[in-house]
Amino acid sequence: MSVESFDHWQRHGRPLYRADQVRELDRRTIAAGIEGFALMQRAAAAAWQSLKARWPGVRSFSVLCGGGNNGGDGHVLAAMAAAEGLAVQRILLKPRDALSGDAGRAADMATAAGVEAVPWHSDLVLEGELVVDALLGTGLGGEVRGEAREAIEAVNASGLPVLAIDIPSGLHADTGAVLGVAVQATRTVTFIGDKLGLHTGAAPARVGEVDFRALGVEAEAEVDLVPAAHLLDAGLIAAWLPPRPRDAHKGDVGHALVLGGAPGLGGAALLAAEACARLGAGKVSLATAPEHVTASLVRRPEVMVHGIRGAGELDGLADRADVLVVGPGLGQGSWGQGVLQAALGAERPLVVDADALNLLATLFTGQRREEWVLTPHPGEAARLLGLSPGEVEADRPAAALALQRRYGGVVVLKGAGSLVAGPEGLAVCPHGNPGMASGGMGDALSGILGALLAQGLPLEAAARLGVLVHALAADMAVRQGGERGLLAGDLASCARILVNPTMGEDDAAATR
Ligand SMILES: NC(=O)C1=CN([C@@H]2O[C@H](COP(=O)(O)OP(=O)(O)OC[C@H]3O[C@@H](n4cnc5c(N)ncnc54)[C@H](O)[C@@H]3O)[C@@H](O)[C@H]2O)[C@@H](O)CC1
Ligand SMILES: Nc1ncnc2c1ncn2[C@@H]1O[C@H](COP(=O)(O)OP(=O)(O)O)[C@@H](O)[C@H]1O
Ligand SMILES: [K+]
Repeated sequence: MSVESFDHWQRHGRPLYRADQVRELDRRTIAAGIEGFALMQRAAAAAWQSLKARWPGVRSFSVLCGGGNNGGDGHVLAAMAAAEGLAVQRILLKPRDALSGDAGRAADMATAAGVEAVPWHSDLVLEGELVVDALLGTGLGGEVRGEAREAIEAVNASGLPVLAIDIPSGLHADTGAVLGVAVQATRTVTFIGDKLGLHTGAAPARVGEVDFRALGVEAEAEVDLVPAAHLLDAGLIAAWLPPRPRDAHKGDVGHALVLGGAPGLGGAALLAAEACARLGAGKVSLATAPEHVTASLVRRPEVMVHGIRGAGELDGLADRADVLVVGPGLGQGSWGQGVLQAALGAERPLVVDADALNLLATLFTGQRREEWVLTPHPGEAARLLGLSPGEVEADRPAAALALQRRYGGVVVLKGAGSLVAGPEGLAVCPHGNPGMASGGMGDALSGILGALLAQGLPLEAAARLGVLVHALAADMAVRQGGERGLLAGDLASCARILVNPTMGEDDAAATR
């Protein structure tokens, strides 16, 4: 991977950290002369600003304060809001004498400011128009225990909007998994370093809007600290897909071959081929069972459709393509096995999806290459790793990295907060929506990836960009028609707009 392309990624995408790395950022900041309590005050002030920005007319709220520094943030925020005339109630999980350091100092500050405090008990009614969750932050260790569990359940049962401080309590800052129970936030305001665990796994369903506040300390503190991941940013698109040269021809922009659609399984491969064509591959071929040829040609005459009764009829097709997409509708029977065997034998970059992944986990074990993108959903990932889907979901970043180590190349672990693991590390996609929980969405992704590879993008860049464009296209399609009923076939036209980022400017120039 070239230095230039690596720079693109550095410039596009917020760094994400694990809890231990955020603690290191805190430590470095404090070592550089900003006192811990001053940092807590900055955090609380940022949270208070975030609260007012999201709920401008609010007059009253409750703050649940845990026994650590996350609770400390809550005490200071309560004092700040009370000073501006709001009615604030603090609910304390720990008595004052159980608090130490900055958290104790914060509690004293709020008490001195006259902010009401009541100890947590299970019959407590949460007062006010919203709840601030300052129970557990990055210091959470293991499954949520004791009264914290009850308090989290009470927050969720209250039906009130929730501002989570730093991270919804109960969510693991590294993995995005729920440790037993977790707060359902409306907004999460997070400090100093954004956390990987706010963006994948159960997190997208828990965090609400994420409001990242660097607190003005990140620049120096981040030096030499390799982030755990980067958040995929829409700026990547223009960086990687500049307008085509005026004299471009179809031979310059690649030939992708989609292999799939065993007898009885036609649609998936066609969806992949269509997405591939819409994303700008110069030529798209589809090798599928003969029974699907007519329907494919009717739907997409631009695609060169070859009916094959088996891999023996591929007839050099794979050698004439620049990239192969294998898996959509492949099946695991003899047709699919033969076609996968042929694809693995071709010296071409591969996109491997669906049943091709299942075959890699069963009949074609031990495969490893550098020039492929594997796109498992959690079920397929579990088969490839010999784990259960639950084990994959419990630590998605670890699963994505383990797959990449074992199988080489680049691995896309799909699902809310899709992860891309490659030689440059992890990237996380913050876009996409539950409308994508519909058949065929993964097939569209594999076609998109094939198109980007055909156009010459390096493997890891293609994978990151493809995942991003796929999710952004789904978000665009949802803005037009809503989540329920979103179809994979709706994505291609939106994705096309996204991969032509200068189109708006060109249109404007043409009409001037
Ligand atoms: N100086 C700093 O280090 C700063 C820290 N900040 C805040 O401090 C937080 C981190 O503070 P801490 O390290 O004190 O940790 P936390 O406040 O996140 O958690 C520690 C508390 O949680 C309890 N706890 C841990 N695991 C539990 C479990 N499984 N079940 C029930 N209770 C559990 C502990 O007994 C302790 O009371 C950050 O998330 C952020 O909100 C901010 O104020 C910015 C500055
Ligand atoms: N709730 C969601 N939020 C974001 N993305 C989602 C969500 N549900 C599904 N997706 C995305 O949709 C695609 C589904 O792919 P996959 O499970 O392979 O479907 P199929 O096998 O039907 O093609 C993946 O890219 C996944 O990340
Ligand atoms: K919290």
